[in-house]
Amino acid sequence: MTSAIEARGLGKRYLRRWALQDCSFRIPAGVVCGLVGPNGAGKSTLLQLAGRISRPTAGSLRLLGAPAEDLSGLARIAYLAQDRPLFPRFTVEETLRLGRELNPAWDQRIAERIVRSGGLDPQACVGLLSEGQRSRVALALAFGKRPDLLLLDEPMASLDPLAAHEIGGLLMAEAAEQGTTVVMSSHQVGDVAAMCDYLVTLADGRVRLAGEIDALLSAHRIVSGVHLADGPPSWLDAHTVVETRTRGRQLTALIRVEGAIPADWQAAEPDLEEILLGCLRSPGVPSLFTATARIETGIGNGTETGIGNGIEAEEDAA
Ligand SMILES: Nc1ncnc2c1ncn2[C@@H]1O[C@H](COP(=O)(O)OP(=O)(O)OP(=O)(O)O)[C@@H](O)[C@H]1O
Repeated sequence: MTSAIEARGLGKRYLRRWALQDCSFRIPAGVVCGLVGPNGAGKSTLLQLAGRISRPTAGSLRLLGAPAEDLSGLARIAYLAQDRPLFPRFTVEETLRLGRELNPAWDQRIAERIVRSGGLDPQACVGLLSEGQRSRVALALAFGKRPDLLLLDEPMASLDPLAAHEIGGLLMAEAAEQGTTVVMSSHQVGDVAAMCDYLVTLADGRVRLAGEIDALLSAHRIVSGVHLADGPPSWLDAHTVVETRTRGRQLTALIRVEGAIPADWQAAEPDLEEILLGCLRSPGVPSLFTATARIETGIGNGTETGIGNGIEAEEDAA
């Protein structure tokens, strides 16, 4: 399996604070990966490291099979920063011309299509555009580069719903037709569920969930049933319990299935939002990696568990 991103013990410290710590994971080539987590979790920091805007304080990072320090592959990676840095005095047309002159694989057709479908005047000055319009120009630059790895920091944040839908469609089409790997941070779980097939969740600078969204979903169940005794039922001990809720005699739990579920309990597959919220509300629950996301390093993310392809649970790898 080819990796688009491979992090081993990756860390980034700003002054005394670690924005990312002990991150070890893999994102396979060709996926559309959502990067999610609370404010300050380290999403932009990770994208900046992958975009070669900053350097790691610890660990190593490989991009498209080469060490991140190797700048020869720069043309294969496009990074869209959260603040959309563009030359404000350039017109839209001049901005695209700059993209064309700087990038050997430049695709004028796709860049123009993105700009045109937003109704932008090619002669408009970038500095006078609205935030959403500037986002569109920045996206046109990123797509026009025709990268193998597209790193997008909250690409939909300032786009109207119609524009977000159009750009989302373009993202998925690029990934499908060109094999482009897309890594996009987002706070919109609906966008991630609709567009992404892979997920990396960060919290407090560490990876909490990583892998194919389908596999992460099917590893979990929401179980509910009547429970009369104090405390959770003993059968739950066979599973990793993410969180529980009791209402009267009804107990509901989000679990990672590791054993049998009694027939008199209802079990349903949760949606992505339920897993994310449960995982983020329960920082003590081990991180979860699917087989394709997991990297053996000897440096861990604290306690971890794995799913798929013979990956076994691992305790305290740190
Ligand atoms: N240049 C910097 N100097 C100092 N601290 C920084 C810098 N950039 C980020 N940080 C800190 O690193 C941590 C992670 O920030 P980061 O921007 O990566 O989070 P994020 O997940 O992208 O958040 P958000 O969802 O709010 O955009 C935060 O505590 C932040 O204050």
